[in-house]
Amino acid sequence: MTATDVSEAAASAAIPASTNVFCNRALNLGGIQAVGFDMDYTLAEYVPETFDLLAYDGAIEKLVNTMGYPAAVLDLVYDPHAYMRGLVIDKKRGNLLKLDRHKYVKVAYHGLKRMTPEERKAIYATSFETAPAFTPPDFSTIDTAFLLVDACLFCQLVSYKDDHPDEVTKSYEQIYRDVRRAVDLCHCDGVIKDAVAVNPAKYIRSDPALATMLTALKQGGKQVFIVTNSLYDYTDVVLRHLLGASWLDYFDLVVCGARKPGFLLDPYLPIFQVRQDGSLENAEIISPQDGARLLQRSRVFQGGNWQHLHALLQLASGSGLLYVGDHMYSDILRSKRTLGWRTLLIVPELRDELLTAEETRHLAAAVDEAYAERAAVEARLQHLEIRRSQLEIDSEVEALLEGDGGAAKAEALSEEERAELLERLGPPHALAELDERIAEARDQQRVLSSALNEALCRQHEAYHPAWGRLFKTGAQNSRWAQQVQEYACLYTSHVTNLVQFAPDTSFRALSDLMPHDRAPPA
Ligand SMILES: Nc1nc2c(ncn2[C@@H]2O[C@H](COP(=O)(O)O)[C@@H](O)[C@H]2O)c(=O)[nH]1
Ligand SMILES: [Mg+2]
Repeated sequence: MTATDVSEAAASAAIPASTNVFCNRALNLGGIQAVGFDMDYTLAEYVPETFDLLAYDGAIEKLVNTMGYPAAVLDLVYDPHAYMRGLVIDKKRGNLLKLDRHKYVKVAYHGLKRMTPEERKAIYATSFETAPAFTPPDFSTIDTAFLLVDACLFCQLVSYKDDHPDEVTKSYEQIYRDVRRAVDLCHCDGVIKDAVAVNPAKYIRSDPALATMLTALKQGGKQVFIVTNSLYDYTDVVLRHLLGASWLDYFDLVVCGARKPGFLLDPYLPIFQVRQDGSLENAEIISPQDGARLLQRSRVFQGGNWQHLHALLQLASGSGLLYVGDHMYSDILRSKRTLGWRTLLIVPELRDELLTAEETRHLAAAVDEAYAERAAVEARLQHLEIRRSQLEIDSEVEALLEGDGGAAKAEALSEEERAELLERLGPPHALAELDERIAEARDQQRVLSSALNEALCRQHEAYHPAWGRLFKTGAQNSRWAQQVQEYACLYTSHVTNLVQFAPDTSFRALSDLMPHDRAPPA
């Protein structure tokens, strides 16, 4: 089969945007030897209404029963749609922030209370030198859907503390640490995983296209593997639900308990082979030959690092590997930056984002119109202001011509020069008239700016009442959007969208546009 140009493939198959695969950096699937998958929130899409509650309720129970929080905290209610990935937690101040691509804070909440622009700017829009970097340890980014529970609980407890300062005396930062610890424990002590094991269908969305997609990749000559932080017993629960009892047959290699991002960074992490009975055996993998020998015994490993993986896959270079994951930092940023792996980011939110864009075209048109109207007034204002400064200069010349020594200056001008100057100067009231027109234009500019803001707010609220569009802040790309652009070679709403593309597809990036590329021709 010859390489398929994805733009042609997409056009001919009329792939809807909500299931398309988008390309930031050109990628030829034909040159990819191994395709690897993260499991949780990549192969397995969880149902937030049920799955998140396991962590939320479990964490609340720990906060009240073992961490000293008041019993009233048990009455808090989880809202699975209140927060979104890409938001940043300011642990010390008890705030949640949405940043644009310049790290300018565009939306901020203190606990559950939206901050006014004045409050927000007083903290975050200070000088360049004092502006926060929004990095750990004081800040934490919601890089994965698992952390939405932390965000919700943290904001609720911050508000609870503000309303009941005598009941919760801990600092916001300590509250954050307690929430993190409580949720973390739920991932380890069975509160989440035992419940999923009992009834996986309640927590994990089934997708019949998954088996088709994995089979197509294998038939297309790819090695197909998993690197997940989940341990083998839980991986077995999830994949048995998604792919049936013979799920292992879909993969050439499975690495569980990978401890990403450590797996991608630390060359000393040891690897173990998981025997058929689930017990672990130390594995020595130095060369590809070691990898081939071990793979004959079992395809399942635990721990290790990328060097083991490359040896097991007989991979000469990281650029022959495509890794598909949901975690912006652990799956995408680190693997691309450190190892040169090619990356596909799973963004389930993209589906709704695109559908809302479709449904709210009229709001987008209103924003465009508001921009155009304001731009026209601003162009007029600029013209008037230039004219005014010109007139001011001319008035000075006029004063010179008429004042002391003016006669001498005037005499120095030729007849023609003098006539031309006087004509340019206009009537004596020209400056005052211009000032009036400038003031009028400034009023219009103010009115149109607030109309534009309202149009932008209406548009954003259609996506999310509190945080707006995931990929935008105002008219700028959000910090999240910028990270997607920078670190994900490809991105799509769901892993099985890959099924629409042949294994030798060439994904091509759209041409980059600078602002001057968008300017109308001179
Ligand atoms: N100990 C913790 N484990 C966590 C937490 N959040 C998620 N997880 C677990 O990680 C894996 C994710 O697997 P992957 O396939 O996406 O690599 C899964 O088992 C989660 O339960 C946490 O806060 N603490
Ligand atoms: Mg994951």
